[in-house]
Amino acid sequence: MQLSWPGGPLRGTAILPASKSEANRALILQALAGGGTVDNLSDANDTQLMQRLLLEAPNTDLLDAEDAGTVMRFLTAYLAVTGWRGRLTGTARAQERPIGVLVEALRQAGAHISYLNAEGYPPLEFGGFSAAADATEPTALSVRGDISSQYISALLMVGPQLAGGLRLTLTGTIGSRPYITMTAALMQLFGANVAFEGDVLTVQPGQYQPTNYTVESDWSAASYWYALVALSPPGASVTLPGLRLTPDVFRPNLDRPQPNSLQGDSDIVGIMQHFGVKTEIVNGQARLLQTPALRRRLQHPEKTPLPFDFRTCPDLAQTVAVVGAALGVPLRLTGLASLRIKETDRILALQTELAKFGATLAETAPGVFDLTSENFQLDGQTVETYEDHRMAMAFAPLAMLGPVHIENPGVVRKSYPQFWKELAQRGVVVSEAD
Ligand SMILES: O=C(O)C1=C[C@@H](OP(=O)(O)O)[C@@H](O)[C@H](O)C1
Ligand SMILES: C=C(OP(=O)(O)O)C(=O)O
Repeated sequence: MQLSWPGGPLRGTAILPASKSEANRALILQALAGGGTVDNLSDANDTQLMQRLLLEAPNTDLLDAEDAGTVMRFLTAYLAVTGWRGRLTGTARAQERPIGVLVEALRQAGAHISYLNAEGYPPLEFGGFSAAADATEPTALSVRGDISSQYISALLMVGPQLAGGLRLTLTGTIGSRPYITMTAALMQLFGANVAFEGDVLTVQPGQYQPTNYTVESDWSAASYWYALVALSPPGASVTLPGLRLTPDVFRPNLDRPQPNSLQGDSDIVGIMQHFGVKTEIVNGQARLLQTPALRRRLQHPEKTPLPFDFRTCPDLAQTVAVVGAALGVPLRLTGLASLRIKETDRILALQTELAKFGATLAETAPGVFDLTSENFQLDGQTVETYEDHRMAMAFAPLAMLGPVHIENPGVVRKSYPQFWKELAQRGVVVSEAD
């Protein structure tokens, strides 16, 4: 797919998908509660898939979580405690994404799960659940917090179903923490009692209550619009409905709106200030503005790299790396470890694709990635997307600077199926032809 920009500032309103992270939690909680409603579900494949598999589970012994990490991990815990018997599989890449930490913890809680292929990876075989129904003490589990927070969220959500509840101790450096607090917050909304103190999570046993929940727009998807505004010719302004922001924009010690969101990726508000994008609240909606003063500063970037740690918001890393490269701002990126086991090895994918534009992403010390791009060049290169929706969407904003080809653009269906249509409606020239 070829993308290009006819000129002038990017303007208008863009429709975001609803958050797949919120939706996929709310759908599991709804299933465990046995009622309630989840409104504003997106048409994203990850969300549609979760909804469909939850409905199918009682009537089948084979489920396919495709390439959806949340579906694979959350369903594993759900299917285990509901005593399901059958096989859960996924795409070839899903079979390379580890699940051993979660399976081991569920086995200790009483689940019968075995590996059909490689130890520690899907596909999985479920053979029922046999925990003592009269336990009074919480099931005490210790799990690593440094591989994927999805294991922890999965365990937490089934915690109230365990006879004595759950006491979960997290070890190692905890990654993606906001996703864990999102899980705890949604569980509370559905009537559970969860405490998160230090590295220990405690869940009381009990029954979830049928609840009505409306899913917020997706902040990870919003990040691509921030990138588009950052790279647009001067004067860009884009409104993004459905994001939660508190109205007290101009608190004395804050020069930016405080997102009041369950999503850690709302951190994009602060990050993008560094790239000349300011967020305002207008009629309760987020409005992104390219600010001339900040923009001017970017034309003479400091030689010392701007540091960003993505440990709490890994899904923003690709967006930020591409914007930094395109604007010639040197960056020091840390907290990227989990990127290696996502839809693709995102570090390798970024290194390979950024190199095509003359930018370098090099590991200069263990876990420290320096991005330099003194001679960023855009002349119609083709970006490979590695079956990763975020590779496609993170590189698309380069179209504001010149024509760019995106290979396999259909990958966006995972989280933002309308992305290309939304770009076209805002004036990006989107052509299917090569
Ligand atoms: O719980 C969630 O909804 C998610 C957690 C994160 O994964 P990790 O915890 O594996 O970093 C994130 O990257 C993913 O897109 C969604
Ligand atoms: C990592 C992602 O998804 P998941 O782990 O749910 O497949 C993502 O959407 O960037």
